[in-house]
Amino acid sequence: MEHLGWNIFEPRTYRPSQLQVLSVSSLIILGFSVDEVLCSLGRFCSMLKPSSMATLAARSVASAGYFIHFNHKLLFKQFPRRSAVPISSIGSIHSTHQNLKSSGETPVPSRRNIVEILKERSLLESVTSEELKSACVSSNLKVYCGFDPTAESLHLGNLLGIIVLSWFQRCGHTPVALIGGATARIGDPSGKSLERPELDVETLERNTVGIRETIGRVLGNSNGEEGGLVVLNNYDWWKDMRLLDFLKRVGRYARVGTMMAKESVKKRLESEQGMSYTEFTYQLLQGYDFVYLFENEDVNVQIGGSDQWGNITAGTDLIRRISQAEGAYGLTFPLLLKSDGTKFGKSEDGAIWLSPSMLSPYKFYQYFFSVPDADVVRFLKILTFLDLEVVEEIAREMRSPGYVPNSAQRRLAEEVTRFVHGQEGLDEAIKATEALRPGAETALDWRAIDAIAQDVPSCSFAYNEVLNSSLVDLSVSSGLFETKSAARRLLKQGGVYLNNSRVDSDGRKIEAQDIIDGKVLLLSAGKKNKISQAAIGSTSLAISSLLPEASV
Ligand SMILES: Nc1ncnc2c1ncn2[C@@H]1O[C@H](COP(=O)(O)OP(=O)(O)OP(=O)(O)O)[C@@H](O)[C@H]1O
Ligand SMILES: N[C@@H](Cc1ccc(O)cc1)C(=O)O
Repeated sequence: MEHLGWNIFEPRTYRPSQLQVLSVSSLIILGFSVDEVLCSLGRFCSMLKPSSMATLAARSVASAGYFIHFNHKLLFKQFPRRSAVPISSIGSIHSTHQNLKSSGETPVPSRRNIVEILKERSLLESVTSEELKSACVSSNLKVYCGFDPTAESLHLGNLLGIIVLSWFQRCGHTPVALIGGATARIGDPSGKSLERPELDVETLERNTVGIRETIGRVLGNSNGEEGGLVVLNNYDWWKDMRLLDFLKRVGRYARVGTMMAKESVKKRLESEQGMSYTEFTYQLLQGYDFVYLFENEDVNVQIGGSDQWGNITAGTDLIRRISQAEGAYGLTFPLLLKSDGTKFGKSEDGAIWLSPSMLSPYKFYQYFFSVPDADVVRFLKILTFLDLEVVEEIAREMRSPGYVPNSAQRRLAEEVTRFVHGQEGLDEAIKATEALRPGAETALDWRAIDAIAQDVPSCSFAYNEVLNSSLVDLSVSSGLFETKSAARRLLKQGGVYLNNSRVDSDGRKIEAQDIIDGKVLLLSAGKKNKISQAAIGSTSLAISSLLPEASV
């Protein structure tokens, strides 16, 4: 059977021994990138529902073609050697992230002008040269974005860099994520009014692990491998650089006047505190990173938020002077702002972290579910890969009289959560949302409650303390109500729920079957049953009653 060039074999019709299995790197030596192989698959996948794609996993690579297992079938596609692959035969790039794709994404024709795509999605602020527009169509670019490990997790503002890298990846280019193990020891003065506190080595290492994990999860592939993504750490080339080498190799080419004219320096010099020499050199470190990557890793584009312009142009300048070469480009995107004009960052309260250990997929989902109507279309354009026509359609629906409130937010929350946390994270978030909706008729299992226990007020009791206790007593001892009379009052009004079922009698006792899987139960007060309000600070309360000591 032939599906857009992919042959499908039932398991019984192929013998694994027939495959000459090579590693992913051998495929690249043969001249293909994994993305290029998967992009052809993209056309096939776009016919399938996202849920079925969750099972898609690229497994083995053969010299003559590419094999993947899909829904217990083996798909095979033969690829000619790279020199013989006409660009047009390479279809759309398919996101390698869990190989998932949402149904509203139209496949991006390979080599589509990435600069145009970013522009139409409001993801383009400036480019260092207009030539980038032609270079991105005619050649395979290697594009890097740097992330200093100054926190354990990246945040929503940093997601823009990942999204732009992903757009490059979808257009057939190679993304490189650079972790600033060295630069984080200095601290980027860009956009900062005060010098950053110094971080100790253990913190930096812990942060590096967290950030690497997030980038690999979002831009890597379903096997947990990094696939076409390259991840580097600039500490690797800075740790052995001696001061005299630095002054000779980099300092000699840097003009102090140009360095002083950078926005990040000018602003700081005007301030009372001024700027340390260490911070002043930051632009040279980032600038030389680009030189190093250009010369050693064939990286030819650096991207970053608009506050990175000075550091990025320091790099393109140094490449012209040190490497005496053209063909290195910089591109910046606007900073993501809330509707009140403030920046999404990590210093403010309630940062939107990308790591599930800092912010659960449920809370992440809820954040997007609750964004104001004024922001939702802008976010759909910037933060999702939905076709712009689909976004336009959603915007039209929002203006129409029959619009169901929050439908646009729901779509936004689904798309962004799937991109960042994968289908599993999205499923977890939806399940938790349902479970936490008082009055919802969701069958609860202890895993769902356990997953949300960190997101709602929760407490622990010994199993025997819970079994046979009066619900009214428990709702007070757990802190859900201040007094028994308050509990009884709401109960009479039909506003108290046990495991999402309304409680009718104030004599109700907790029975063994109420303790889900012998471990947990969920109490809710009030029927604030709008999903958006089931967010952080909901009135639901998970109570565990694990034997012999409970803990949630
Ligand atoms: N809101 C944002 N929109 C787009 N890019 C951002 C945003 N916030 C940060 N970035 C990008 O991520 C890089 C790293 O962010 P950085 O650690 O310097 O600051 P931050 O996380 O915003 O911290 P803070 O909250 O302390 O200002 C920035 O230089 C910028 O390019
Ligand atoms: N300066 C960037 C991080 C970065 C570090 C090194 C680079 O080469 C590039 C970017 C930031 O503040 O997040």
